[in-house]
Amino acid sequence: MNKIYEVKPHKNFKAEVEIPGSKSVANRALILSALATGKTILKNMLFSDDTRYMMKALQQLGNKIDIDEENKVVTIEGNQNRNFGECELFVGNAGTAMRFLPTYISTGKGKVILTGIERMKQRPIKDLVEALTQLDVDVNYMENNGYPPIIINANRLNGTEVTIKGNKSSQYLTSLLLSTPYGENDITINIDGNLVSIPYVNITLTMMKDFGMEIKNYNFKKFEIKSGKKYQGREYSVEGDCSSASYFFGMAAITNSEIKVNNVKKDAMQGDIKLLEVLEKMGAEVEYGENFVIVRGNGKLKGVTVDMHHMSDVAQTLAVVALFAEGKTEIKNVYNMRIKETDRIKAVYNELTKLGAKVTELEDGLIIEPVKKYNEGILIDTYDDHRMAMSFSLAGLLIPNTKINDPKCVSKTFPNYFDEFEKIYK
Ligand SMILES: O=C(O)C1=C[C@@H](OP(=O)(O)O)[C@@H](O)[C@H](O)C1
Ligand SMILES: C=C(OP(=O)(O)O)C(=O)O
Repeated sequence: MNKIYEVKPHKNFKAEVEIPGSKSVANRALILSALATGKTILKNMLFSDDTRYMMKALQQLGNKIDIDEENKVVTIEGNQNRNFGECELFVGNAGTAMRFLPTYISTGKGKVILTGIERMKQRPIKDLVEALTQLDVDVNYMENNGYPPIIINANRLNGTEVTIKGNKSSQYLTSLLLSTPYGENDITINIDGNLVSIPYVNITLTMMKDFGMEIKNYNFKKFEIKSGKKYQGREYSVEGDCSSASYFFGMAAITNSEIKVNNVKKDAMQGDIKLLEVLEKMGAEVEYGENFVIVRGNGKLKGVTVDMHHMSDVAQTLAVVALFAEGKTEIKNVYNMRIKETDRIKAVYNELTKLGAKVTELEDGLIIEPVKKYNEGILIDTYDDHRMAMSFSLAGLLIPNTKINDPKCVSKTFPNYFDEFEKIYK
């Protein structure tokens, strides 16, 4: 793929696209199957940077993984003894791998380093490290306090009670939930303060149940986990990625088009499916099928005010859609967008401003006021953030000569995004 992708303007079309498996579901499924008794066959698997890092890490940790990329199937043998020896795991910028693996590693024995790209080293991990320390895990920072890389001297998970903060990222809690059933003792997890991204914790709990594990949830304030029960290997189909689907939902809404988006469904586990409700409120039409969604735009969208605390991954999609609505859109309560692949609030502010929109950058959100005419021929910077590339591709459909810098950064979660995107011209 070229270093720059030039988007050709297009509207009033009818198209059909396929969404790959969900990164969040795939990387949870990998941890669950690595712990499970017996063999797990994962279908509709996603092959992208984030899942490849997770698979590679689990292979280095001793799991046997057979990869059949053509058929999107991965077969994994659970690893019951988890003697890891000494190794270093590199997970790029995959938050899910960096955060889910430490508790998994803590249930075994060995000396394991977890590291990633420079940006990963700026993404906090302190709340998880402090939680593991309370569970008697020997875990230390190797460079800067509070940030990866970390080193874990694992000698089984011996603690019994932990209090964790969940206001920066839900991935720390998910990490504990997925692997604490393999502690030596029963474990109680207390939540200190507010939890962000709760729908992701729900995905975790649902998937734990799918693999045979029920735990006690006291209204997301406290969880009780019994030791001794095992996940069961099984056949499992990875749900389609609703965050990846959001670009096509938004695209139909702004271009007065009809797009059938296959491999996503209304009752998906992923909270990001709820972006469809926001688009409906703005004026788009949504039709739900068995494993597809059809979105129709009708040329008249209205701006909205929306709290995206629990669906911040689709805030960038909405920010670009907002350019083409009537009236302003306010995206609220998404402070944690600043600690993702890039500072996403700043990145969106910069690029929308280059296009000529009136944008206000808030500490925890954005206000976007559309204008009658946008600047043409703008090169959009993507900050090594897949969601910048995918969401700003929508702008190019209505603003001539918009170009996307470094389009291949979509490989984090949706490597064939631009192939699917080009189906709209056929
Ligand atoms: O658990 C998960 O799979 C994820 C949780 C969210 O992160 P935070 O909990 O850090 O908001 C989300 O942004 C990320 O893309 C995936
Ligand atoms: C925030 C994201 O990823 P990560 O899993 O690295 O946190 C994302 O995919 O938008």
